[in-house]
Amino acid sequence: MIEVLVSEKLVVRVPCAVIEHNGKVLAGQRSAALSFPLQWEFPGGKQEKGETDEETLKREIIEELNVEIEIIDKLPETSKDQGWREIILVPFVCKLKTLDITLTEHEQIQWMDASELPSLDWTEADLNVIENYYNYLAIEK
Ligand SMILES: Nc1nc2c([nH]c(=O)n2[C@@H]2O[C@H](COP(=O)(O)OP(=O)(O)OP(=O)(O)O)[C@@H](O)[C@H]2O)c(=O)[nH]1
Repeated sequence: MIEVLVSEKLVVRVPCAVIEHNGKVLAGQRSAALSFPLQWEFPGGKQEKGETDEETLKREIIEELNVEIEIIDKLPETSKDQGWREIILVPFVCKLKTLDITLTEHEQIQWMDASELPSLDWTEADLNVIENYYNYLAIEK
């Protein structure tokens, strides 16, 4: 028997935005053509070389929603082992600086009460993000 130690794993850092507006939170449904099709997520995406988390997030939100955001707070990072890679979700609570959203990637978005968020089919890592967001709201109040 040949034993091989495989220790290398791709680690992908994914800043994402919990966008608050008029008392609601934005949820985005992933495109049918992407990985995890039609599941719900907080918009954002993979960090590129040399970027800070905040730079990645602002770039991704302009790319995906065509709006500028203001970053308000950071929520705890959450990691998800996807087998061949590990996703580190880096969520930020954000507000909109500009209002006219144009979708370039998502199937649809929904503005939801925070309490309604769990009713959607989220990617697994996001369930932790939602829980951490609830803790954040409890501390804020
Ligand atoms: N933006 C975002 N990505 C998330 C969330 N939760 C989660 O597991 N992810 C995963 O993090 C990765 C972010 O990649 P991306 O949005 O930049 O691009 P992508 O779907 O084309 O990536 P992929 O094809 O490599 O999976 C995806 O695999 C996505 O499924 C989330 O809340 N927001």
